[in-house]
Amino acid sequence: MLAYIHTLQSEYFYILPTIATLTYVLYQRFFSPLSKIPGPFLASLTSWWLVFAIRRHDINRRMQRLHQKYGPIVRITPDEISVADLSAIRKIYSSHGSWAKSNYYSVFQGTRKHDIFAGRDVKVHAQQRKMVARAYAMETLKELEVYVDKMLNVFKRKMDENAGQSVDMARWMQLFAFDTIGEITWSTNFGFMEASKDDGTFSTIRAVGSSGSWLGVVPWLYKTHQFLQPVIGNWLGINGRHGGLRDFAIRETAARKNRPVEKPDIVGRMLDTSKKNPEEFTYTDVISMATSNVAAGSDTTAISLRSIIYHLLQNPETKRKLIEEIAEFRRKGQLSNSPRYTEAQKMPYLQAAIYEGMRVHPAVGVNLPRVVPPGGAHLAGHYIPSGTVAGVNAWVVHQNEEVYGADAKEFRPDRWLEEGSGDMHRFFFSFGAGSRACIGRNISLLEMSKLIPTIFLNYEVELANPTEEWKEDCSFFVQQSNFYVRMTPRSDTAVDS
Ligand code: HEM
Repeated sequence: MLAYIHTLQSEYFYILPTIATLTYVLYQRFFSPLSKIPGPFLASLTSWWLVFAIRRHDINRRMQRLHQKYGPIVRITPDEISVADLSAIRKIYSSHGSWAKSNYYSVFQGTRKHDIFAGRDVKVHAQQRKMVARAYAMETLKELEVYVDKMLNVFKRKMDENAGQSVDMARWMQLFAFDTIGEITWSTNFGFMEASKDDGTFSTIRAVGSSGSWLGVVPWLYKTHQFLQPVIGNWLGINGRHGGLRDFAIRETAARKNRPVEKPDIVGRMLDTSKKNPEEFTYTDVISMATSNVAAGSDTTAISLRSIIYHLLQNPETKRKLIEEIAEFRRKGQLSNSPRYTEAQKMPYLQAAIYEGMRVHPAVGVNLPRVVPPGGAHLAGHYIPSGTVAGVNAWVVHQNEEVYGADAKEFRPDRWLEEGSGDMHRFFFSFGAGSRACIGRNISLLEMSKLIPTIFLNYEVELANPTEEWKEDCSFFVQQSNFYVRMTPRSDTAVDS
């Protein structure tokens, strides 16, 4: 009898889990509300498929391949879809913002009460964003230009020192972007360009992005880790967000309180807001906002600058057109030696090259996930129940041939100058879209619109290794490396094309 019970027990040991697994697989494949959405088989069964895909550091390219294979809507976890359908994109990222950010962002927020980038409460976010909006508005930019000029001078001095030599442009764009965002935020910089190197901040931010990019898919793992951390110690790069950068923000914000500045910088404006609304926008919120500025506004700008310069150099005809435009504006006296933003905004080819550089290589390589609101939604011909996560990837949208033409894969700034470019702007996704679109967009356009003509006006620029391609690494941001140039100062900055 005992032996019979033992046999029965050991059979159940196998049978029950097998039945449970089969039931789960059958449910996900045939009965789940998302069962009709195509996608990789494993992705429909487990979120770990997406975790491992992201950990390969090429999710931007993989998403492009997935949509090519499966169409405008792809199931990428048992309860998450990736969307490339144009009308669905507008629905998900509407300006009234009823589609909240998903739990993916919780790992970036950690325990901070307010985080403008990662906060998921729609109302709290709207209130916080209103508080800081003025500091990023278009009319504020003219006050910030002086800070960009200061950093452009340092950049030029450093490039003159390296004249004719092979320069690591990937690295220099990062040094420039960090120092400039420091100036814009606190009217002081990190001193990275002066030192020609960073202090470890770059790799910390990269580790935060790299770890957060996959951990956000399984936020319960992050919570478990945080609970066990006192015993097991820290195993996650994401926890680096509390490190050096925030310490810098705390130190510089305190110093900034007593330091008069030439022009109002971002922290100065936020300290004023905090003084007027101490309950809604606390001193800690000022520090969080300043930290977010650096984390969200430096690598993104560096990546975009690299893309613009690299593609101009890879496509000599586009470089020639830009230099011709610069020369023409110089001849007409419409472009200063240190280009003004108002002048650069009037240069159509320059602006087209900036948008095209950002289109072919968006800085963010992961989907921007949102939660389907109560009542569900119809997306790309499918009913998607409330609570499902839906996201769009800029790398996918920007390849849409309906919007960007049959040559969408190519770098061709002229497309932005042709008639009917309205949809191209409407679906331009490098800055995200809707109520959570990038608040620093104008600031980055200010920086890029000044740096690009400064470079091509003052230097003859060429790729140091023209036969080599750069390398891409998607760790939330899609960083480039192996991008070296030779810059030779021009004797005549009237520019002969
Ligand atoms: C070319 C440069 C930039 C790119 C490509 C970029 C890209 C983005 C994207 C895609 C988002 C939306 C993220 C999402 O929906 O999850 C975003 C949000 C944000 N960006 Fe940028 N960004 C850039 C520059 C900047 C700069 C210079 C700053 C600060 C000065 C900044 C600050 C922010 C902040 C605070 C948010 C969160 C906004 C919110 O949720 O209300 N960004 N950015």
